[in-house]
Amino acid sequence: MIGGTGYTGVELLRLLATHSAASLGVITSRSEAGTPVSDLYPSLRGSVDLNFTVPDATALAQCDVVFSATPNGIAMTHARDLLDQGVKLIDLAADFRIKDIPTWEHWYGMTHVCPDLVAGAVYGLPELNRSVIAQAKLVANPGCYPTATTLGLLPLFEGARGDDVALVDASTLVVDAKSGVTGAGRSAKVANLFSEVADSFKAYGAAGHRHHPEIWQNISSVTQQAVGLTFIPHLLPMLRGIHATIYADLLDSAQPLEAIHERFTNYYSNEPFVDILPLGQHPETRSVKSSNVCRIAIHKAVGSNKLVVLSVIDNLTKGAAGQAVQNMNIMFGLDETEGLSSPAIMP
Ligand SMILES: NC(=O)C1=CN([C@@H]2O[C@H](COP(=O)(O)OP(=O)(O)OC[C@H]3O[C@@H](n4cnc5c(N)ncnc54)[C@H](OP(=O)(O)O)[C@@H]3O)[C@@H](O)[C@H]2O)C=CC1
Ligand SMILES: CC(=O)N[C@@H](CCC(=O)OP(=O)(O)O)C(=O)O
Repeated sequence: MIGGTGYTGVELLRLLATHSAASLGVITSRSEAGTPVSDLYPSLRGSVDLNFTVPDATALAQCDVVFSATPNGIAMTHARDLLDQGVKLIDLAADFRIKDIPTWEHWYGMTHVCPDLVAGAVYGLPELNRSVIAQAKLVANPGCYPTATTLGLLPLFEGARGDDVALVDASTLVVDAKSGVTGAGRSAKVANLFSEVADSFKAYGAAGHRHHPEIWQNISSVTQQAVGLTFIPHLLPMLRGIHATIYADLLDSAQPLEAIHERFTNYYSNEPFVDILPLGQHPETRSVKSSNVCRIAIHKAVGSNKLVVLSVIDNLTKGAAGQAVQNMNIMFGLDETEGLSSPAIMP
Protein backbone atom coordinates (compact mmCIF):
# COMPACT_ATOMS: atom_id res chain seq x y z
CA MET A 1 0.00 0.00 0.00
CA ILE A 2 1.28 3.48 -0.87
CA GLY A 3 0.15 6.06 1.70
CA GLY A 4 -0.47 4.03 4.86
CA THR A 5 -0.55 6.95 7.32
CA GLY A 6 -3.58 8.70 5.82
CA TYR A 7 -7.21 8.24 6.74
CA THR A 8 -8.07 6.01 3.80
CA GLY A 9 -4.79 4.15 4.38
CA VAL A 10 -5.58 3.29 7.99
CA GLU A 11 -9.11 2.27 7.00
CA LEU A 12 -7.61 -0.07 4.38
CA LEU A 13 -5.31 -1.53 7.05
CA ARG A 14 -8.27 -2.08 9.41
CA LEU A 15 -10.16 -3.97 6.71
CA LEU A 16 -7.21 -5.93 5.29
CA ALA A 17 -5.93 -7.00 8.73
CA THR A 18 -8.82 -9.47 9.08
CA HIS A 19 -9.29 -10.32 5.39
CA SER A 20 -8.92 -14.08 4.97
CA ALA A 21 -7.16 -13.92 1.58
CA ALA A 22 -4.96 -10.84 2.00
CA SER A 23 -1.61 -10.41 3.64
CA LEU A 24 0.06 -7.02 3.88
CA GLY A 25 3.50 -6.78 2.29
CA VAL A 26 4.48 -3.11 2.18
CA ILE A 27 2.97 -0.04 3.84
CA THR A 28 4.61 3.18 2.74
CA SER A 29 5.01 6.57 4.32
CA ARG A 30 7.75 9.08 3.62
CA SER A 31 7.21 10.97 6.88
CA GLU A 32 6.93 7.89 9.16
CA ALA A 33 9.40 5.52 7.49
CA GLY A 34 10.83 3.17 10.14
CA THR A 35 7.95 3.70 12.58
CA PRO A 36 5.86 0.65 13.53
CA VAL A 37 2.38 1.07 12.06
CA SER A 38 0.91 0.35 15.49
CA ASP A 39 2.86 3.24 17.07
CA LEU A 40 0.93 5.67 14.89
CA TYR A 41 -2.31 3.67 15.00
CA PRO A 42 -2.56 1.74 18.33
CA SER A 43 -5.92 0.45 17.07
CA LEU A 44 -3.82 -1.90 14.90
CA ARG A 45 -1.61 -3.27 17.73
CA GLY A 46 -1.63 -7.04 17.39
CA SER A 47 -3.23 -6.85 13.95
CA VAL A 48 -0.57 -5.17 11.78
CA ASP A 49 3.05 -5.87 12.74
CA LEU A 50 4.88 -4.04 9.95
CA ASN A 51 6.82 -0.78 9.95
CA PHE A 52 6.14 2.02 7.49
CA THR A 53 8.76 2.12 4.74
CA VAL A 54 9.65 4.69 2.08
CA PRO A 55 7.94 3.99 -1.26
CA ASP A 56 10.21 1.55 -3.08
CA ALA A 57 9.42 0.29 -6.57
CA THR A 58 11.17 -3.06 -6.09
CA ALA A 59 9.27 -3.88 -2.90
CA LEU A 60 5.94 -2.80 -4.38
CA ALA A 61 6.54 -4.97 -7.45
CA GLN A 62 6.55 -8.08 -5.20
CA CYS A 63 2.85 -7.53 -4.40
CA ASP A 64 -0.14 -8.96 -6.31
CA VAL A 65 -2.00 -5.69 -5.91
CA VAL A 66 -1.05 -2.20 -4.76
CA PHE A 67 -3.50 0.27 -3.24
CA SER A 68 -2.47 3.87 -3.77
CA ALA A 69 -4.06 5.87 -0.93
CA THR A 70 -2.20 9.06 -1.82
CA PRO A 71 -3.11 12.57 -2.91
CA ASN A 72 -4.18 13.12 -6.52
CA GLY A 73 -1.33 12.97 -9.03
CA ILE A 74 0.82 10.31 -7.27
CA ALA A 75 -0.58 7.00 -8.54
CA MET A 76 -0.10 8.08 -12.13
CA THR A 77 3.66 8.27 -11.49
CA HIS A 78 3.79 4.59 -10.32
CA ALA A 79 1.17 3.05 -12.59
CA ARG A 80 3.18 2.08 -15.66
CA ASP A 81 6.00 0.45 -13.70
CA LEU A 82 3.60 -1.61 -11.62
CA LEU A 83 1.39 -2.68 -14.51
CA ASP A 84 4.44 -3.61 -16.63
CA GLN A 85 5.53 -5.94 -13.85
CA GLY A 86 2.14 -7.60 -13.65
CA VAL A 87 1.02 -5.86 -10.45
CA LYS A 88 -2.63 -4.77 -10.29
CA LEU A 89 -3.26 -1.23 -9.10
CA ILE A 90 -6.25 0.26 -7.27
CA ASP A 91 -5.98 4.04 -7.06
CA LEU A 92 -8.09 5.65 -4.34
CA ALA A 93 -7.36 9.08 -5.77
CA ALA A 94 -8.74 10.55 -8.97
CA ASP A 95 -5.88 10.01 -11.43
CA PHE A 96 -7.74 7.50 -13.60
CA ARG A 97 -11.40 8.39 -12.98
CA ILE A 98 -12.10 10.95 -15.70
CA LYS A 99 -11.85 9.71 -19.27
CA ASP A 100 -11.58 13.14 -20.88
CA ILE A 101 -8.00 14.23 -20.19
CA PRO A 102 -8.46 18.03 -20.72
CA THR A 103 -11.38 17.90 -18.26
CA TRP A 104 -9.23 16.05 -15.71
CA GLU A 105 -6.32 18.47 -16.18
CA HIS A 106 -8.68 21.44 -15.78
CA TRP A 107 -10.17 20.22 -12.48
CA TYR A 108 -7.02 18.74 -10.96
CA GLY A 109 -4.70 21.53 -12.07
CA MET A 110 -1.89 19.31 -13.35
CA THR A 111 -0.72 17.59 -16.50
CA HIS A 112 -1.53 13.89 -16.73
CA VAL A 113 1.70 11.88 -17.11
CA CYS A 114 0.12 8.70 -18.56
CA PRO A 115 -3.08 9.65 -20.40
CA ASP A 116 -2.80 6.45 -22.48
CA LEU A 117 -3.48 4.37 -19.34
CA VAL A 118 -6.68 6.23 -18.52
CA ALA A 119 -8.63 4.67 -21.39
CA GLY A 120 -7.91 1.15 -20.12
CA ALA A 121 -8.60 1.96 -16.47
CA VAL A 122 -11.91 0.71 -15.06
CA TYR A 123 -14.07 2.98 -12.92
CA GLY A 124 -14.44 0.92 -9.77
CA LEU A 125 -18.10 1.22 -8.88
CA PRO A 126 -19.09 -2.47 -8.67
CA GLU A 127 -22.82 -1.76 -8.96
CA LEU A 128 -22.12 -0.20 -12.37
CA ASN A 129 -19.06 -2.05 -13.69
CA ARG A 130 -18.75 -5.40 -11.90
CA SER A 131 -17.95 -7.55 -14.94
CA VAL A 132 -15.22 -5.23 -16.26
CA ILE A 133 -13.71 -4.77 -12.80
CA ALA A 134 -13.26 -8.56 -12.71
CA GLN A 135 -10.92 -8.30 -15.72
CA ALA A 136 -9.21 -5.03 -14.74
CA LYS A 137 -5.53 -4.47 -14.06
CA LEU A 138 -6.02 -0.81 -13.15
CA VAL A 139 -9.03 0.34 -11.14
CA ALA A 140 -9.96 3.97 -10.51
CA ASN A 141 -11.69 3.84 -7.15
CA PRO A 142 -14.57 6.37 -7.17
CA GLY A 143 -14.71 9.56 -5.14
CA CYS A 144 -16.80 9.61 -1.98
CA TYR A 145 -19.45 12.12 -3.11
CA PRO A 146 -19.74 10.45 -6.55
CA THR A 147 -20.31 7.05 -4.89
CA ALA A 148 -23.21 8.23 -2.73
CA THR A 149 -24.71 10.29 -5.55
CA THR A 150 -24.33 7.82 -8.38
CA LEU A 151 -25.82 4.95 -6.39
CA GLY A 152 -28.78 7.21 -5.55
CA LEU A 153 -29.36 8.08 -9.20
CA LEU A 154 -28.64 4.90 -11.18
CA PRO A 155 -32.07 3.23 -10.82
CA LEU A 156 -33.76 6.37 -12.12
CA PHE A 157 -32.03 5.91 -15.46
CA GLU A 158 -31.14 2.26 -15.85
CA GLY A 159 -34.33 0.72 -14.54
CA ALA A 160 -34.42 -2.90 -13.51
CA ARG A 161 -31.32 -3.98 -15.45
CA GLY A 162 -32.03 -3.59 -19.14
CA ASP A 163 -35.19 -1.50 -18.84
CA ASP A 164 -33.77 1.92 -19.63
CA VAL A 165 -36.90 4.02 -19.47
CA ALA A 166 -35.83 7.04 -17.43
CA LEU A 167 -38.06 8.20 -14.59
CA VAL A 168 -36.62 11.71 -14.25
CA ASP A 169 -35.49 14.58 -16.42
CA ALA A 170 -31.67 14.33 -16.42
CA SER A 171 -31.32 18.08 -16.97
CA THR A 172 -32.79 18.84 -13.53
CA LEU A 173 -30.42 17.03 -11.15
CA VAL A 174 -29.53 18.86 -7.94
CA VAL A 175 -27.22 17.23 -5.40
CA ASP A 176 -26.92 18.81 -1.97
CA ALA A 177 -24.22 16.75 -0.27
CA LYS A 178 -22.59 16.85 3.17
CA SER A 179 -19.35 15.22 4.31
CA GLY A 180 -17.62 14.60 7.60
CA VAL A 181 -14.18 16.17 8.01
CA THR A 182 -12.17 12.97 7.40
CA GLY A 183 -13.16 13.50 3.76
CA ALA A 184 -10.44 16.12 3.59
CA GLY A 185 -7.71 13.69 4.65
CA ARG A 186 -5.28 13.64 7.58
CA SER A 187 -3.04 16.31 6.14
CA ALA A 188 -5.88 18.86 5.96
CA LYS A 189 -4.87 22.22 7.34
CA VAL A 190 -6.40 24.96 9.51
CA ALA A 191 -9.85 24.88 7.91
CA ASN A 192 -10.41 21.38 9.29
CA LEU A 193 -9.24 21.94 12.86
CA PHE A 194 -11.81 21.08 15.54
CA SER A 195 -12.02 24.75 16.51
CA GLU A 196 -12.82 25.69 12.92
CA VAL A 197 -15.51 23.11 12.18
CA ALA A 198 -17.14 22.19 15.52
CA ASP A 199 -20.56 23.72 16.26
CA SER A 200 -20.78 25.18 12.76
CA PHE A 201 -21.82 24.20 9.24
CA LYS A 202 -20.99 25.53 5.81
CA ALA A 203 -21.05 24.87 2.10
CA TYR A 204 -17.88 24.99 0.04
CA GLY A 205 -16.98 24.73 -3.64
CA ALA A 206 -20.40 26.12 -4.57
CA ALA A 207 -19.11 27.53 -7.86
CA GLY A 208 -17.56 24.22 -8.85
CA HIS A 209 -16.07 21.09 -7.26
CA ARG A 210 -13.91 18.43 -8.95
CA HIS A 211 -16.47 15.72 -8.22
CA HIS A 212 -18.92 17.45 -10.59
CA PRO A 213 -17.34 16.02 -13.78
CA GLU A 214 -17.10 12.58 -12.17
CA ILE A 215 -20.80 12.45 -11.28
CA TRP A 216 -21.67 13.93 -14.69
CA GLN A 217 -19.59 11.24 -16.44
CA ASN A 218 -21.28 8.45 -14.45
CA ILE A 219 -24.84 9.59 -15.15
CA SER A 220 -24.07 10.41 -18.80
CA SER A 221 -22.88 6.81 -19.20
CA VAL A 222 -26.36 5.45 -18.36
CA THR A 223 -28.67 7.89 -20.15
CA GLN A 224 -29.09 9.33 -23.63
CA GLN A 225 -30.49 12.52 -22.09
CA ALA A 226 -28.33 15.61 -21.69
CA VAL A 227 -27.28 15.74 -18.04
CA GLY A 228 -27.70 19.02 -16.20
CA LEU A 229 -26.21 18.78 -12.73
CA THR A 230 -25.87 21.15 -9.78
CA PHE A 231 -23.57 19.73 -7.08
CA ILE A 232 -22.92 21.60 -3.84
CA PRO A 233 -20.77 19.99 -1.11
CA HIS A 234 -20.98 20.94 2.57
CA LEU A 235 -18.73 20.27 5.55
CA LEU A 236 -20.42 18.74 8.57
CA PRO A 237 -18.87 18.80 12.06
CA MET A 238 -18.65 15.00 12.31
CA LEU A 239 -15.80 12.58 11.64
CA ARG A 240 -17.17 10.13 9.09
CA GLY A 241 -20.10 10.03 6.74
CA ILE A 242 -21.66 11.49 3.63
CA HIS A 243 -25.31 12.43 3.26
CA ALA A 244 -26.43 13.25 -0.29
CA THR A 245 -29.87 14.76 -0.79
CA ILE A 246 -30.65 14.43 -4.49
CA TYR A 247 -33.50 16.23 -6.27
CA ALA A 248 -34.78 15.43 -9.77
CA ASP A 249 -37.94 16.35 -11.71
CA LEU A 250 -40.17 13.33 -12.42
CA LEU A 251 -41.04 12.88 -16.09
CA ASP A 252 -44.48 11.59 -15.08
CA SER A 253 -45.78 13.41 -12.03
CA ALA A 254 -48.54 10.81 -11.63
CA GLN A 255 -46.01 8.01 -11.15
CA PRO A 256 -46.79 6.38 -7.77
CA LEU A 257 -43.93 6.49 -5.29
CA GLU A 258 -44.56 2.80 -4.56
CA ALA A 259 -43.66 1.92 -8.17
CA ILE A 260 -40.44 3.95 -8.00
CA HIS A 261 -39.58 2.30 -4.70
CA GLU A 262 -40.14 -1.12 -6.24
CA ARG A 263 -37.80 -0.19 -9.10
CA PHE A 264 -35.05 0.79 -6.62
CA THR A 265 -35.57 -2.40 -4.63
CA ASN A 266 -35.45 -4.59 -7.75
CA TYR A 267 -32.45 -2.76 -9.17
CA TYR A 268 -30.37 -3.43 -6.07
CA SER A 269 -31.91 -6.75 -5.08
CA ASN A 270 -28.64 -8.67 -5.68
CA GLU A 271 -26.29 -6.00 -4.38
CA PRO A 272 -24.65 -6.89 -1.06
CA PHE A 273 -23.83 -3.28 -0.16
CA VAL A 274 -26.87 -1.24 -1.18
CA ASP A 275 -29.87 -1.13 1.13
CA ILE A 276 -33.15 0.50 0.08
CA LEU A 277 -35.12 1.60 3.14
CA PRO A 278 -38.90 1.12 3.36
CA LEU A 279 -41.00 4.08 2.22
CA GLY A 280 -41.27 6.87 4.77
CA GLN A 281 -37.85 6.31 6.37
CA HIS A 282 -34.80 8.60 6.38
CA PRO A 283 -31.25 7.14 6.38
CA GLU A 284 -28.75 8.34 8.99
CA THR A 285 -25.00 8.55 8.42
CA ARG A 286 -24.41 6.68 11.70
CA SER A 287 -26.34 3.71 10.28
CA VAL A 288 -23.43 3.12 7.88
CA LYS A 289 -20.50 4.23 10.04
CA SER A 290 -17.46 2.01 9.33
CA SER A 291 -19.59 -0.30 7.15
CA ASN A 292 -19.42 -0.73 3.37
CA VAL A 293 -23.15 -0.12 2.95
CA CYS A 294 -24.86 2.64 0.98
CA ARG A 295 -28.31 3.17 2.49
CA ILE A 296 -30.94 4.90 0.35
CA ALA A 297 -34.48 6.21 0.81
CA ILE A 298 -36.80 7.87 -1.70
CA HIS A 299 -39.47 10.50 -1.11
CA LYS A 300 -41.74 12.77 -3.14
CA ALA A 301 -41.58 16.36 -1.91
CA VAL A 302 -45.00 17.85 -1.24
CA GLY A 303 -45.92 20.82 -3.43
CA SER A 304 -43.53 19.93 -6.25
CA ASN A 305 -42.81 17.45 -8.98
CA LYS A 306 -39.51 16.52 -7.39
CA LEU A 307 -38.35 13.07 -6.49
CA VAL A 308 -35.99 13.22 -3.50
CA VAL A 309 -33.37 10.52 -3.02
CA LEU A 310 -31.48 10.36 0.28
CA SER A 311 -28.22 8.41 0.11
CA VAL A 312 -25.71 7.84 2.93
CA ILE A 313 -22.29 6.17 3.04
CA ASP A 314 -19.20 6.22 5.21
CA ASN A 315 -16.75 8.29 3.14
CA LEU A 316 -13.80 6.19 4.33
CA THR A 317 -15.46 2.81 3.75
CA LYS A 318 -17.91 2.58 0.80
CA GLY A 319 -16.57 6.02 -0.21
CA ALA A 320 -12.93 4.85 -0.33
CA ALA A 321 -11.19 1.90 1.42
CA GLY A 322 -14.16 -0.48 1.67
CA GLN A 323 -14.99 -0.01 -1.98
CA ALA A 324 -11.29 -0.56 -2.81
CA VAL A 325 -11.36 -3.90 -0.95
CA GLN A 326 -14.64 -4.78 -2.70
CA ASN A 327 -12.88 -4.09 -6.01
CA MET A 328 -9.89 -6.21 -4.98
CA ASN A 329 -12.24 -9.09 -4.12
CA ILE A 330 -13.86 -8.86 -7.56
CA MET A 331 -10.50 -8.55 -9.38
CA PHE A 332 -9.17 -11.70 -7.68
CA GLY A 333 -12.34 -13.78 -7.98
CA LEU A 334 -12.90 -13.78 -4.21
CA ASP A 335 -16.21 -13.56 -2.36
CA GLU A 336 -17.10 -9.91 -2.96
CA THR A 337 -18.10 -9.41 0.67
CA GLU A 338 -14.93 -10.90 2.20
CA GLY A 339 -13.65 -8.58 4.95
CA LEU A 340 -16.58 -6.23 4.51
CA SER A 341 -19.55 -7.80 6.20
CA SER A 342 -19.44 -6.05 9.61
CA PRO A 343 -22.53 -3.95 10.28
CA ALA A 344 -22.16 -0.28 11.19
CA ILE A 345 -21.18 0.93 14.64
CA MET A 346 -24.13 2.47 16.49
CA PRO A 347 -24.60 4.73 18.33
N1 LIG B 1 -10.65 10.89 2.89
C1 LIG B 1 -11.68 10.45 2.17
O1 LIG B 1 -12.83 10.35 2.65
C2 LIG B 1 -11.49 10.04 0.76
C3 LIG B 1 -10.28 10.20 0.12
N2 LIG B 1 -10.14 9.83 -1.18
C4 LIG B 1 -8.87 10.02 -1.86
O2 LIG B 1 -7.95 9.05 -1.37
C5 LIG B 1 -6.63 9.58 -1.38
C6 LIG B 1 -6.05 9.49 0.03
O3 LIG B 1 -6.88 10.26 0.89
P1 LIG B 1 -6.62 10.40 2.45
O4 LIG B 1 -6.26 9.08 3.02
O5 LIG B 1 -7.77 11.13 2.99
O6 LIG B 1 -5.30 11.34 2.42
P2 LIG B 1 -4.32 11.71 3.60
O7 LIG B 1 -3.88 13.10 3.35
O8 LIG B 1 -4.97 11.39 4.90
O9 LIG B 1 -3.09 10.71 3.38
C7 LIG B 1 -2.25 10.79 2.27
C8 LIG B 1 -1.20 9.66 2.32
O10 LIG B 1 -0.39 9.73 1.15
C9 LIG B 1 1.00 9.78 1.52
N3 LIG B 1 1.65 10.64 0.54
C10 LIG B 1 1.49 11.99 0.40
N4 LIG B 1 2.21 12.45 -0.64
C11 LIG B 1 2.85 11.36 -1.16
C12 LIG B 1 3.76 11.19 -2.23
N5 LIG B 1 4.16 12.23 -2.98
N6 LIG B 1 4.23 9.95 -2.49
C13 LIG B 1 3.84 8.89 -1.74
N7 LIG B 1 2.98 9.00 -0.69
C14 LIG B 1 2.50 10.22 -0.41
C15 LIG B 1 1.00 10.32 2.94
O11 LIG B 1 2.10 9.83 3.69
P3 LIG B 1 3.58 10.47 3.64
O12 LIG B 1 3.40 11.94 3.34
O13 LIG B 1 4.15 10.19 4.98
O14 LIG B 1 4.29 9.73 2.53
C16 LIG B 1 -0.29 9.73 3.51
O15 LIG B 1 -0.05 8.44 3.99
C17 LIG B 1 -6.76 11.03 -1.86
O16 LIG B 1 -6.48 11.09 -3.22
C18 LIG B 1 -8.21 11.35 -1.59
O17 LIG B 1 -8.68 12.33 -2.45
C19 LIG B 1 -11.15 9.24 -1.87
C20 LIG B 1 -12.37 9.05 -1.29
C21 LIG B 1 -12.65 9.46 0.07
C1 LIG C 1 -14.77 17.15 3.26
C2 LIG C 1 -13.81 17.26 2.11
O1 LIG C 1 -12.97 18.14 2.05
N1 LIG C 1 -13.94 16.35 1.15
C3 LIG C 1 -13.08 16.30 0.02
C4 LIG C 1 -13.40 15.08 -0.79
C5 LIG C 1 -12.14 14.35 -1.01
C6 LIG C 1 -12.20 13.22 -1.93
O2 LIG C 1 -12.45 12.14 -1.59
O3 LIG C 1 -12.02 13.51 -3.19
P1 LIG C 1 -11.05 12.87 -4.26
O4 LIG C 1 -10.88 11.44 -3.94
O5 LIG C 1 -11.71 13.05 -5.56
O6 LIG C 1 -9.79 13.64 -4.19
C7 LIG C 1 -13.20 17.53 -0.86
O7 LIG C 1 -14.28 18.06 -1.00
O8 LIG C 1 -12.20 17.87 -1.47
